Amino acid sequence: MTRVGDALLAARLGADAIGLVFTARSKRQVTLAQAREIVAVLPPFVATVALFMDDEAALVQQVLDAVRPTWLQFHGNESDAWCAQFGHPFLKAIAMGEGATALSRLQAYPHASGLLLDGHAAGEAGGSGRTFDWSLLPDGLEQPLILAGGLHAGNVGEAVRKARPWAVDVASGVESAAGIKDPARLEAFIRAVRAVDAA
Ligand SMILES: O=C(O)c1ccccc1NCC(=O)[C@H](O)[C@H](O)COP(=O)(O)O
Repeated sequence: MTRVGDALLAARLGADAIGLVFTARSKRQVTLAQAREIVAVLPPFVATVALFMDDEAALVQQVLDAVRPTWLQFHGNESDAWCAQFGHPFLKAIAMGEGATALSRLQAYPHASGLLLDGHAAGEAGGSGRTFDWSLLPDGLEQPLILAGGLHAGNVGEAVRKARPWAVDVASGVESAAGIKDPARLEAFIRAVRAVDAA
């Protein structure tokens, strides 16, 4: 989320959480001031997730102090110990599509509250709009899985039925441009997720 109106709409439509990207590698990067403005207007019980990718610890701490997000989320090569140093709950994103390497990383984050399994496109940071093979997901992982990568209203039902994740995450599939949410796509996405829940 980069805009107050988009965040409020997502909350009204029933999103459990909204993401704020702080890494400079993103087309969706927000400033501390933008993030504070968004967080200030969110209704109760909508969680906020602060996203980073191989950033300096000082930036993470600055965001914790100024924005007070519910969760941190790390998208780079950060180790489990590095992510845990802040004493704040975190999610670790794993770029799928790297075969066995990605699968071995699923065991490497015992301190993470959950793992976000993301699509992967060479040279792109995140929010790539790429899916991955959902059948790659192993059974029996202890941590909750958040499914991401190339989801949209047209495929999220199938994705949830196949992967049975704890939650789903979306960026480009509900946007008209990077960081700009499309109200109709956002509504269709949340409806599609709810339709699977109800089935
Ligand atoms: O969205 C970004 O620009 C971004 C940049 C750097 C690191 C992570 C980023 N986003 C991470 C997300 O959690 C996205 O929602 C996720 O990659 C799914 O994106 P999409 O495939 O576009 O739905």
